[in-house]
Amino acid sequence: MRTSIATVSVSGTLEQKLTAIAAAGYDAVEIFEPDLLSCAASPREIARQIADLGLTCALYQPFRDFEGMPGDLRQRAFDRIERKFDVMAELGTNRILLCSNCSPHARGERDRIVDDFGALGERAAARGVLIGYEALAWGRHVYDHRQAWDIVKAVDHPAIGILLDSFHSLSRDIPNASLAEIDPAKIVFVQLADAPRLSMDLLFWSRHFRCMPGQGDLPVAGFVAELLKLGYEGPLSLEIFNDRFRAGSTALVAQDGLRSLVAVRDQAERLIGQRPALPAPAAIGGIEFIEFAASDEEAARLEPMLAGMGFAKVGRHRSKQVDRWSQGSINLVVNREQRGFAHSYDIVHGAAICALGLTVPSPDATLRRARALDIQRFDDGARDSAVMPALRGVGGSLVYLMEGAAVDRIWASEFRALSGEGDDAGLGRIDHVAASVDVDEFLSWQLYWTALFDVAKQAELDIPDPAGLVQSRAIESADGAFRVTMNASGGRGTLSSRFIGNVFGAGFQHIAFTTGDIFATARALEEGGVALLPIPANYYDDLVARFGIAEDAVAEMRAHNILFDRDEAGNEYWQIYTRAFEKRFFFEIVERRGAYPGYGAANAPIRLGAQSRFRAEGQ
Ligand SMILES: O=C(O)c1ccc(O)c(O)c1
Ligand SMILES: [Mg+2]
Repeated sequence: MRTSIATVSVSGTLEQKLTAIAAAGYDAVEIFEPDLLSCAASPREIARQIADLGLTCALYQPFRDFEGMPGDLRQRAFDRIERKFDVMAELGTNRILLCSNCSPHARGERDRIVDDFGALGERAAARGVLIGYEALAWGRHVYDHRQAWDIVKAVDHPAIGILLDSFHSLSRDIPNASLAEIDPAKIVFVQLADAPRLSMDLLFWSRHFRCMPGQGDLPVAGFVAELLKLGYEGPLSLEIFNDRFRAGSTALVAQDGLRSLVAVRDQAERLIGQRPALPAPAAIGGIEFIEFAASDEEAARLEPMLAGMGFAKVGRHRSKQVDRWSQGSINLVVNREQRGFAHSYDIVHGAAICALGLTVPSPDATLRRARALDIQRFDDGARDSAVMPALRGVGGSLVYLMEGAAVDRIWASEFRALSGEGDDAGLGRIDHVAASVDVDEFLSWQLYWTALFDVAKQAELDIPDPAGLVQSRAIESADGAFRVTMNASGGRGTLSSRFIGNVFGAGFQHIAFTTGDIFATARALEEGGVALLPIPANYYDDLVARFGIAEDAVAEMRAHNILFDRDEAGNEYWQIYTRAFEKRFFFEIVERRGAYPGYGAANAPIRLGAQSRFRAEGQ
């Protein structure tokens, strides 16, 4: 696959953009005209830079308001495009994007448009140029790739072809199957962009909210699948107009873009049963362990909290200051080593969740997929890296990969059993983990999970925190064995942002465990001396009103600070939260009754409000 990206997709000066695009590993770039016009270097100098960076210039774009112009305006359009052919010769590209006319002067008669393109074809051929006609979704007369294809077919000139852009087609719900009508030899170029489903004006949606394939809601993989079926072999190029990307890290956005291209191509190959080049997205069996980095002092304060929650210290690493705490099928690892990764993590962040251990069918295959997606492997040469390979994950934490079948063997070979006993609090398994990330990296971390693993993103939610809205999205495996929520906020005072500020960076902020009996677990935690998050009385008055729960039942819930939700189908979600450990991370206990699918979003503002009352203490 040849990969390309339009310069408008990333931030920076044109020189910075090209450098980052080359560093990310793309084959080619589309030069977006405003980037060239605002640049001090001549087109020849830009061409030299492109070549020096090992890139090629795949396309110059856009040329506007050409077809169907009356009178003088028609001649002006022809004169204008000749000047662009001159620029293209200097830039070293023979392809130009011509987007459908938006001018109020434009005439829509098909014959007239076909004649204009016939004449343009002669001029373009004389200059060795190929024209790619793109139907802008908001074009005045041509706004659908089926119209553009009808015109290109009628023009029937070797220099006139079609340019497909997934955003324009998918934003108008044009069926992907319609691409099957197009002669692949006539496809001059393909641009890809996704977008979240928003109901707004098409132009505004396109200019501000596009995102990388897989980061939005449009069926971009199906679009690519149709092109592969056709036998299209030209480049796939990203053209992403996005306010955040334009202001964000040039390198990060460029890297994410290439990752999204690799992933969407793989997904498309799988859709049409073509032999995929990459190992399949890994099916996560579960979170086998969660590792905490802590100094001796921090661990001495954390351990009573774990014990109070019913965990027992059941293992000690054979050669390291690392303990294993268990309850139900949950494993928590507390790493107090004075060297190595966890120690570095503790120095930077303080006591923190520094790694997740995931079971996958084949760690080797997952590593190969990660390499293709440019997800970094972590290998410090230590024994851990050989026993369990690790990848860099959210906020520089690690994701260890373990083969499901090898888990017992690994525990037994690495840890000596201790006869630790705990006052079991009824916790069963890890329900989910929640990360707080920088708002500029919100989409990036979603792409990380969805590109590498067999997981799907759920609808994005806006959760009101007293200090601002928090964007939240869950990513889940189909069977619920793996669930992670990503949270980010532009408000500097929200819990999510305070976490990032207080612990010097993104990371996992809370862990939710399951219980089969929320009341018994709440009592066990209280007896264990674990401070629960106090929930206000107003919340419980509302529960009576909303769900018609009896007053005495609600009084019992209130006594234990239990939160409650029930969905339309009658499935229930019962929750309690611990106070945070040293204003860093906290725990949630959940009881799902029936197949409750979410995370108690209705309760999140209550919880955030309760947590914000401890804000003065810096939580
Ligand atoms: O928003 C625009 O004007 C615009 C320009 C060029 C494109 O290729 C496109 O898809 C949109
Ligand atoms: Mg386009």
